[in-house]
Amino acid sequence: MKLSDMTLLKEQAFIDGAWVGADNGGRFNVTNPIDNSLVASVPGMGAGETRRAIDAAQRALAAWSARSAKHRAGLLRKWYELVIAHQDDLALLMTCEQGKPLAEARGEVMYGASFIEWFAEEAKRAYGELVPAPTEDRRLVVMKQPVGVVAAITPWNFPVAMITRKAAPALAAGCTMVLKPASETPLSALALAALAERAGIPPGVFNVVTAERSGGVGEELTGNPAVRKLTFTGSTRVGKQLMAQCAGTVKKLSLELGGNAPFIVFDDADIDAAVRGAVASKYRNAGQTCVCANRFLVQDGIYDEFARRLAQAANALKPGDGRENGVNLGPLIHARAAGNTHQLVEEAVADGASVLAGGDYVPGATSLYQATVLADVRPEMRVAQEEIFGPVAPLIRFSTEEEAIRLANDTPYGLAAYFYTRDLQRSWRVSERLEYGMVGLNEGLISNEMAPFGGIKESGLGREGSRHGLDEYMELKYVCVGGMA
Ligand SMILES: NC(=O)C1=CN([C@@H]2O[C@H](COP(=O)(O)OP(=O)(O)OC[C@H]3O[C@@H](n4cnc5c(N)ncnc54)[C@H](OP(=O)(O)O)[C@@H]3O)[C@@H](O)[C@H]2O)C=CC1
Ligand SMILES: O=C(O)[C@H](O)CS(=O)(=O)O
Repeated sequence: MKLSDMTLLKEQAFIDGAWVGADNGGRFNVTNPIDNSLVASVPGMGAGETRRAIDAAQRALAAWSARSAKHRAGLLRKWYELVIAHQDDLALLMTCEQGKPLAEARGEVMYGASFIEWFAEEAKRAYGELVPAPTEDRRLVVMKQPVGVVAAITPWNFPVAMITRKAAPALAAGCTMVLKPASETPLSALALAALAERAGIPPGVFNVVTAERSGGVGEELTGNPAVRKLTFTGSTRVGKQLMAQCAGTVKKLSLELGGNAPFIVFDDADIDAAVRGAVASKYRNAGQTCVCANRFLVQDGIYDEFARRLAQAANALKPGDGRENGVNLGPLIHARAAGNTHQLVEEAVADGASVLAGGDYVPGATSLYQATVLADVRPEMRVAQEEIFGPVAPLIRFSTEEEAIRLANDTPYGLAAYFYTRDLQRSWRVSERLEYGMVGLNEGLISNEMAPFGGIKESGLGREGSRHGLDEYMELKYVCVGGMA
């Protein structure tokens, strides 16, 4: 892999402003999902290194939180400008360790940078309150103060944006952070740390510990009392486990977990817009996003035409190595993920579903899976019940609006939902009745730094981005000033 700035390829972890290895010298490999080739190796750390990173974050906290919001905003702005300046290198690192096509990777770098830009601005708007007192002899003041040391654990599917969506508000609020990125994609995290260092963010404020699942890093991050908040993005299964581990020290939590997004197409929908939105939502990142359309609920009158057009669009996608021009469907994160996807497809077909597009691996590559459309899927099939995390679009037919809403809400998840209609009253009715944190009405791409991202039910706690995102890293302190008669 040839970067313009090879110093961004970091093979050491970043603790207290130093690039360091694991205490026992252990390392693990980072491989390219398209061919399993070796990209780099990074330290395999454990509880000891994690404890040192937490201690460093604790030591840095007082000075960092004492700086003015404007000072912190200035450093975040410099970090943002450096991320933009190194967009191509960050994108190539991402494609090599995660697999997404370069154009998508560049888009994610810009999306990730937007959170740093946004919270550099929001840092200066962490307003407190002066509350009218019930008696003349008092003054009631409400301050906003940083939570303290924050632990962050992030997934492999958005190796830049899921980190900046947490680090930017945390640092803006005056918190310090210890990050454990996914073991599949540590290079993007380490490059971000290198750019934060160049921006002048002081030692100990932003630390990156690299590790594989075992080794005690998670236990230390969730059990150490110096850590006052955990922010996690990943599967609901792991989120529940981490939530339980944090209970012992009553940590503040932000959890962005799994989803099972319904994509509802009513008879009166603009079908061209619905197909465009379906492709954008379903096949982005090869279907490996928590807000991907996971099941398509299509009304009787438009079902056949929508199915035909979606299959046509799916067949037009070009799977391959994300580094190649024209490729717009990259590999899944590993062959095991492609295997899980294929198993869901085979089960559905064996149970009566029919393949309108794709339905198999791409010949010659164990992690590449064809853009797939399945018709005649029934809601009880596993492909409609589980988060696919692959490029498969199951189509489920419905007759009435009431049935569509019932089917859409019939899941433990509540992250994102989408629906297409041109009926004004239906737009309000359905938006209000969908049990989700986010709804796309006639839109398949809803994520941006200005809107509150997050879910309800078993899709998580809290919101990221928007004017709400900073409060996740702040505590309210009420000061009652007496003797003022
Ligand atoms: N709501 C949202 O915004 C998002 C939700 N997700 C969900 O995550 C899943 C796919 O991502 P995936 O990365 O596989 O999710 P995982 O939950 O398996 O992993 C996410 C992160 O958690 C770490 N982790 C896993 N187990 C533990 C543990 N016991 N203690 C500490 N850390 C742990 C992983 O480390 P390691 O790499 O070492 O295993 C990784 O860094 C899907 O369900 C998807 O929907 C993903 C992205 C965004
Ligand atoms: O991890 C994810 O799936 C992201 O949160 C989805 S998005 O923010 O890129 O839409």
